Amino acid sequence: VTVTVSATASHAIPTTLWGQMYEDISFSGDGGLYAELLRNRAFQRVTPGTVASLVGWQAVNGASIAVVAESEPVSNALPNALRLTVPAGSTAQVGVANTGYFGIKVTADTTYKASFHYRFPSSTSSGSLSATLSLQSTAGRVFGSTSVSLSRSTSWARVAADLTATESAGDTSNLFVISVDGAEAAGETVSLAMLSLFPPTFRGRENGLRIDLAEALEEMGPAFFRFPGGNNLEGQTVDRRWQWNATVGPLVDRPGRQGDWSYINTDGLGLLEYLEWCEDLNMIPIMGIWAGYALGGTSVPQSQLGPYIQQAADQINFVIGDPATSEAAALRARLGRPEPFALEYVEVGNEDFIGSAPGTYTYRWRDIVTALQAQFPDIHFIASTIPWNPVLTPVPTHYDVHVYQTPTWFAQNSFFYDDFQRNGTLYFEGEYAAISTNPNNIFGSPAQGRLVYPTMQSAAGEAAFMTGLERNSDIVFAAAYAPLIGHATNNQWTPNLLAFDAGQVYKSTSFYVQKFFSHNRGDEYIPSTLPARTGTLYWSVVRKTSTSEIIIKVINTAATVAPVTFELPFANVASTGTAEVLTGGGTTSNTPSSPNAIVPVTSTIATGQTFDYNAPPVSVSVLTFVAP
Ligand SMILES: [NH3+][C@H]1C[C@H](O)[C@@H](O)[C@@H]1CO
Repeated sequence: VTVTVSATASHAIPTTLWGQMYEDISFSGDGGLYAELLRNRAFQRVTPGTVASLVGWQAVNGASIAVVAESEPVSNALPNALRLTVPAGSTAQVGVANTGYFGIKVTADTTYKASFHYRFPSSTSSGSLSATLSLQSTAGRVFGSTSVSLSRSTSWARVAADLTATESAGDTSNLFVISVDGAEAAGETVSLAMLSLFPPTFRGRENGLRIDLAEALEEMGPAFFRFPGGNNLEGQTVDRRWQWNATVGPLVDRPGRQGDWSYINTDGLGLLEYLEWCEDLNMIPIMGIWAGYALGGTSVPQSQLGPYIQQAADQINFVIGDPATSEAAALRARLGRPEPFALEYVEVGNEDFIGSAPGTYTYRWRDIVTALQAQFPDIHFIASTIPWNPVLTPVPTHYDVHVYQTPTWFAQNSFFYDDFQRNGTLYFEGEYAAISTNPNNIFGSPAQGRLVYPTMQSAAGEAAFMTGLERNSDIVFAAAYAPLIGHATNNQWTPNLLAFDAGQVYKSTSFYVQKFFSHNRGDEYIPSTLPARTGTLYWSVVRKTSTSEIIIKVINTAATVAPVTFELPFANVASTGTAEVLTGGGTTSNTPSSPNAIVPVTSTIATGQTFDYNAPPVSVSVLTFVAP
């Protein structure tokens, strides 16, 4: 194939083009990106006395433990506590242990921050009781410990201590243990609430993020961050929706909620943490607001939308409002951030093309956007229905389009936006991923063709589709693979861009494709010979003006080498350039047992006004060279 590159750019590429869609799914937040190591740390939303109420916790050396609804709870938001009773006659170290989110990683010379609230509901003895906090293997090997003194007060007290591990654990089957001397505390009962154990966090932020996951997300070079969902914004019922105000302030004041992916969300990773994360990575937020539809199928009647619109206005004011005129902004100031964050995009709901949602989105969109656009004229509101169906007023300026399909579908639909009208509407390809090789059952099980991890074939299909998003980035302003993160085994959705477990992060083939495009976005699109719409070879040409570089992405989805000749109209094309190539067996994935099966390889290639390139079978190549 000969590709003739034109001399002039067709359009500027939006700096927002490649970014991340995030929601707490498959323990991507609690147990994943959010660094809290203790599972069920505050017994939020559990029913006392049930087995589920003790998930993550186990008794040590004969202690009796139970979650109870405290007569005097530690806070209004956290009604439950764990009651630990030391049996009479015990002499060992008696207490309670937490198993973490499917394990706890312990690294030598690392300082962990432990804290918890406690009270002795019926104090019998006076004086204080010494407690030992330790990290140990399930076999009892102690990697680090410290001791704290518990006053026997009947009212709630908080204790915090650093715990340094002096050696690393060989695996992640480890426990965080709180124990007391059985003889000293025989017969006594202590209530424990809002327990927490943090490892070092990304940029050392308090209540922060797990370093290896945060660094992997940073490595991708995202330009935006969509949060808090996705389904997890919506709630199965109206009262289980995500509510911004329940996710800010002291952790003892955050009630948590039953998330939409089967597990309880602590909401320890909340609105302020999301916004600080966006600033840390220089990403623009694309913030979701709840739009009156719960996933169980309930739409708030039009006459009752008022309070939810107000809650959304407060959410936006928490982000950009003036503390002098908005209570929500004044709360932001009290939490240490008087100046506003940057916010340009607000998405109204999520996937309102599902079930009965479109039918009510007509009034939900109208009433929400009419009210909020008047208050926030500089915000772009993004509609989450199928473009133009149903017809909406006010006419949306932005739509969020989602697609989950097969690798072949992505390769053969890279012209999806070429035929869209250029009428000023902009599109957010808010969620896309090749997730199954079975076109007749996209969302089925692995036995039915569902991918557990991205493969080289799925990543190449996505890359082909992304050359189309680049070509059409005059109307596509942002795009994100979804889901972003998922636990390798405890998940509700596969494949994920990043998989992880308590020990490490696994970067997929699709992750490297996202990284390739984000780091090589360029700032203007250079038209060239169009690829065959349903062929197996795709390309896109961009210019990075700051370095006078031409960047050509070449995607070969075929199992045979694809020779390409590029003809450039530029005078001084460098004679050599670099090629970053991701290639491998079509069905090969990076997995926990083969985490680096397919990784990018960089080499030098011959370039020039006319040059040949042989795209390897099933490959994604990024060719970069100077052409001033
Ligand atoms: N069903 C997908 C669509 C929804 O928005 C996400 O929560 C899900 C996983 O990315």
